[in-house]
Amino acid sequence: ERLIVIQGQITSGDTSDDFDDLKRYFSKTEWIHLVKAEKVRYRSVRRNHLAMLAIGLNSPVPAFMRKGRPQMDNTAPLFEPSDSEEEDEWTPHLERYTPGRTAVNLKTLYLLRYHQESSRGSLQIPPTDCVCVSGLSKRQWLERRGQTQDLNYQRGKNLRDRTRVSYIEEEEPKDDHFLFCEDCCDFFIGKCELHGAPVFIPDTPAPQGAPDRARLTLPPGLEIKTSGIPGAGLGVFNQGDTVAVGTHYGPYEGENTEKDQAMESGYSWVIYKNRLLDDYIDAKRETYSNWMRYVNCARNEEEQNLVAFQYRGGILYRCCKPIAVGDELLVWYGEEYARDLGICICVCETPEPEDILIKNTSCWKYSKT
Ligand SMILES: C[S@@+](CC[C@H](N)C(=O)[O-])C[C@H]1O[C@@H](n2cnc3c(N)ncnc32)[C@H](O)[C@@H]1O
Repeated sequence: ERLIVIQGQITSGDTSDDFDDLKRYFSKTEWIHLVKAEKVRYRSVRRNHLAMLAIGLNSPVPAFMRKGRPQMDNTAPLFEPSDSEEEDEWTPHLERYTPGRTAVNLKTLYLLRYHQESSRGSLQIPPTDCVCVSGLSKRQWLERRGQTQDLNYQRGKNLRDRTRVSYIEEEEPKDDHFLFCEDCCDFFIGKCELHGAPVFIPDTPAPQGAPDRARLTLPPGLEIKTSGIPGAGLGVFNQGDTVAVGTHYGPYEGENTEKDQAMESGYSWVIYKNRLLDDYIDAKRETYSNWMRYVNCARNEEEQNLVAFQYRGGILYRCCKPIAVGDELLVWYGEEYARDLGICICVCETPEPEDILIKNTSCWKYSKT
């Protein structure tokens, strides 16, 4: 049993902002010498470290995060040699699925898992930003938690602060029990230490099987109308107050279906259950789904204002950019899935003749024809 905390976004590319929380660990010179792959890796290591601390595990501070560490000479890695699985998780091919904020989309999941299974011999992680992969058995995890609690006690913490002794085995946090604070760029369970409890916007209740049920479930302030994306059909728009970053919608509702059917549907998500099992949810039928089926796919990172992620066995959309009145809600499906659905996932400027060759290879532009 491995403890895997997942949450991340499959994006087509990084923006420098993705690395803002890393800059403080490096001098200017060090920073400009880091290549993107290194930044991605440092970010993953930092997140793993923070997530492990957050759940009470004893995680040594990674070398590059230590105050007063020696300056990097551009050859020495800032990681200590380690055979921990945590560091093994990163592989260059993951860079394409740049970790950021989310993702549990159907086809990318399969592609990535296939990739990993075939290259490593077993299923390891979903194609998401893997924040904490402790690699501990449940027994080890509980033992280490116990040690941490004892330490607190020795340091003279108030006895009232001590975790109550329970003879029922503690429930191990599951992969999808974590939420993400967009302000702290960190994961939390329950509520963020700094920003408090997350906001969840419930659906308007509507009976299963009602004609047009999906529309009826629309929360107040949202509206379904023709999408601003040419040819995308209907979409969901905000007609109320600005939706704040960190607002959660969902879960996504639909019918449980088989893999093959889900793969064919433009309304499906996969729900990761365990190494052997996935659930497939298809919102094709309006009578058995909710309004989230109408949310379209962003064409690029700039456009995306919602992040899809798995939480407690369901798919939620979290607002990652303020959604002003009149704005369309747009989630990122993941590159592969978007491509399979024939979605144009970049807005290309008219290329200069000499750029055509390069743009043709680097720009993901697909059409159904
Ligand atoms: C989950 S549905 C979204 C709601 C859909 N627009 C409708 O009217 O029912 C996904 C489908 O919407 C369309 N779609 C979503 N995002 C799109 C985009 N960026 N460009 C073109 N079509 C898109 C595709 O046909 C896709 O299969």
